[in-house]
Amino acid sequence: MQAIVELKDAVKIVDNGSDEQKVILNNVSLDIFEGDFVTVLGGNGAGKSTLFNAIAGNLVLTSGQVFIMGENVTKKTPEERAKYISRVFQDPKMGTAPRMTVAENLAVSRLRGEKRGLQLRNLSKYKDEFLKLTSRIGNGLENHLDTPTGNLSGGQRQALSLLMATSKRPNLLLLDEHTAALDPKTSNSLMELTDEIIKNDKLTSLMITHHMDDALKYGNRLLVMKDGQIIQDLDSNQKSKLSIQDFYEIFE
Ligand SMILES: Nc1ncnc2c1ncn2[C@@H]1O[C@H](COP(=O)(O)OP(=O)(O)OP(=O)(O)O)[C@@H](O)[C@H]1O
Repeated sequence: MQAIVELKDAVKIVDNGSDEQKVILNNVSLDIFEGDFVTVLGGNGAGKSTLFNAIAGNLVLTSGQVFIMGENVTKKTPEERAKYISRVFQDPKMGTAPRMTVAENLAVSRLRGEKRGLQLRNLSKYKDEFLKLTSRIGNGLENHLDTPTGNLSGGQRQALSLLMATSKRPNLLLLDEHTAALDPKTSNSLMELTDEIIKNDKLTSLMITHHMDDALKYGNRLLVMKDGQIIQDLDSNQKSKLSIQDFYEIFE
């Protein structure tokens, strides 16, 4: 099976401000395979975002290597890795351009890597496609194709970010606590949409979450991080036998 991401002995050491060094990624080796939907759990400061940053290139490793689709990207910038990766962040403001309309934002993501200027003028030709796409979500986004995204609710904006991140099938989708800023009901419906898109499009995805129930319910694999290390790597079978109580014990 093709490994989409391989981390080999990844180490990140930082200065913690008082002439001391801190290991924030501690010799992590990890293979993510095609079709994996991996949930990532861990307490505050466990190293979850550091792991994502090491994969996406926002952090230069002290030692070790990162491969994406078999290419050694260890020394590549985030921009160079962007051809493989889409990322959705916690903050609804991060994924969309606020003054552009929903349709314009979708067009930009749809035309990523193509000659945009010319084709953005023909926005109307994509309207039917965008209408169909946004109708899937069930939160009224389809009625707002001409609304600037800055005027949308947080839930609508995160759903739009997710659609944009997945409209051109990425090799790897990174979900960085993308439901954390939403109320429980909106968070649940965004999680259902996320799961549906990942299954339908057979995406490979990593998702950081603080919701233990989501980590149990979704995905085929669960990583638990602590002190910059992966302390558990559980498959569906092992995951299905775990209770919330077991999780508390793992963390302790
Ligand atoms: N550039 C940096 N310089 C110094 N310390 C850093 C840097 N980046 C991260 N850290 C530290 O590394 C540790 C891991 O941080 P990280 O953001 O990966 O944790 P996390 O698991 O994502 O936590 P949270 O759930 O709170 O977002 C923390 O102690 C953090 O303060």
